[in-house]
Amino acid sequence: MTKIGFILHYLKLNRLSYSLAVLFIFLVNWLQVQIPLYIQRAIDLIDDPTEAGHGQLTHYVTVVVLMATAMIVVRILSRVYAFNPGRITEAAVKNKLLYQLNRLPHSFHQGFASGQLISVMNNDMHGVRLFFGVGVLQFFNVFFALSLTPVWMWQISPALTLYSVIPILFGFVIFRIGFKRMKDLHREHLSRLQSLSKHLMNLLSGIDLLKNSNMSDWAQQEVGRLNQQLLECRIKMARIQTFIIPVLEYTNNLMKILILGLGGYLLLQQQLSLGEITAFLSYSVMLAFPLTQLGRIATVYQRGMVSISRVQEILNAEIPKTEFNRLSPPQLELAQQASLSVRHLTFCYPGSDEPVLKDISFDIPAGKKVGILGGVGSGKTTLVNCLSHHFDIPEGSVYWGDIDIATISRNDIRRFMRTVTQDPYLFSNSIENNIRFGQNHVEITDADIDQVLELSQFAEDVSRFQKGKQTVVGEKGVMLSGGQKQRLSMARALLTPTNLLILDNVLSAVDYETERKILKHIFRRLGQQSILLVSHRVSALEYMDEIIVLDQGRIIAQGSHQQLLETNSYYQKTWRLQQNSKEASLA
Ligand SMILES: Nc1ncnc2c1ncn2[C@@H]1O[C@H](COP(=O)(O)OP(=O)(O)OP(=O)(O)O)[C@@H](O)[C@H]1O
Repeated sequence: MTKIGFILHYLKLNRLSYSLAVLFIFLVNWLQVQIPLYIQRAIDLIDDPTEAGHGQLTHYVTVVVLMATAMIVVRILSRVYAFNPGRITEAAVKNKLLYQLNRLPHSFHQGFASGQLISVMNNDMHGVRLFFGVGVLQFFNVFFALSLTPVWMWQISPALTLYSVIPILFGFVIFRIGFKRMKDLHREHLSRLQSLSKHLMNLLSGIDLLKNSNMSDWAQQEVGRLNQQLLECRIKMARIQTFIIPVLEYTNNLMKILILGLGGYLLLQQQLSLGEITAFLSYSVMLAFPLTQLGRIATVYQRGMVSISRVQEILNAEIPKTEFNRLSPPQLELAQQASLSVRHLTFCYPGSDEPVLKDISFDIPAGKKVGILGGVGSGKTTLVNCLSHHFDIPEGSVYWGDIDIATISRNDIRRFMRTVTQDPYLFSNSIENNIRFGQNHVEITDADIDQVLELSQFAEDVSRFQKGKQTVVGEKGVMLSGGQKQRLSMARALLTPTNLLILDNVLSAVDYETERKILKHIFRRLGQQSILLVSHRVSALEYMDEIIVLDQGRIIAQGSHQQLLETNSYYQKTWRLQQNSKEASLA
């Protein structure tokens, strides 16, 4: 969608509110220019001693009071109808952004840091709200004020109006120069906010490391440097704003001087009445507000345009077509009985020609337990991310039954397989909510929660916490040990059944005995479900139906524990070394 398309779309979305807002803004401005007309007539009647004159004067005063009261009501209504669309648009765009972010592939997130996204969600969305709310209100206010007021002035004295316009033109020239300069500064301002947010996010995520490694001074300097750049940019903007606003005010004062001088002359010449001069001055006062508002409108407009561009960077990013390729109900039904097959999978990370996975082929039949063993950097996590279609994989390399998973929506594929990653992510919420997270669509009882806590060997730890399952685990689970985090994340994964459970090194932080117990419980529950267990520990893989040995992205051996012990030297060596350290740890 183009920027104009975006603006028109949201203007259209709020068309009723905007139509009413424009109507009320017009009425406010119309009432505003009418009032001086009646004041003028009233002043010109002050000297009239007749009864009819008195009657007229009372009538004019009453009209002015009624109009002023009506203006208050109409102004309130105009603000209500003009501000609400800004808020409605902000909420709608935020929802759209979240929808889009949920569907964009991993490659998009690699180029767009979380700090930048947060800046878009806060700073840019604020810009969007101002643009569609206060921006629209001020635009029409200024438009009607600047177009109606001179017409009413013209009706009193065309000559005086023409002279009054000269300072306004001067003000417009100054405004135009400042406007051009501000445009670049707004762009710079938002990009500086983004990089500050990105850096802060990075530093705050590692705040413990910064403190423990005595890196606080370095972090402060880094943030200080970015803050200084932001400050300099803001000072430049403020300089222009503080220059433009007084110039526009000065323009208005110049206009009043002209009116008083020239108007006084015309009064002496009896070409204008005292009432007319008073009305004319009132109009010049009325022009002061829209003139000074021009600077504000420019700021809201420019900031809004830059913010819309940034929001569109996300909204216009292409969601892979496969995300819209959903399985039909019969296909979903059929897929329940399917299993996973990998066929000659070769994978390179974007921007690299060097394959990290080379010609990988294997099957995980329903109800089977398959293990993956491999050294550090051998490609285990990459393989897991390819199987769950977290990474973009070549078509024809991973199948669920006869469905090529590279060609269908990731949402559909994740109905059949669940991955638990090696870095468990926990929310700053209670233990129970961390387990229930994302499962609102199914009924989950307390007994289910207790059962998965038992299965993941976490129940005993939880019973020791003062608030049990309601213990809040802190940001990213900061209150829990590494092993507890892993077991909580396992409990979450076990809550509802799935066809294929992929566990990527998820028990590395628990001891051998706990790991054995957890796996034993999981295996007992499997039934027709299959499991892919990635581990550095041969002891964890011992009970697998089949074990795949990975080395530098290739499968170098495949078989049962016993077969590999007999045939593969790497497996034998790893087994022996781990047996020794296991005995040492138990001793
Ligand atoms: N996002 C990435 N971009 C480029 N290369 C990557 C990326 N992630 C991993 N790699 C590279 O891919 C190779 C395999 O990494 P991978 O994380 O799959 O190994 P692993 O077997 O899971 O290792 P570990 O046991 O340490 O977790 C490594 O050489 C790594 O540097």
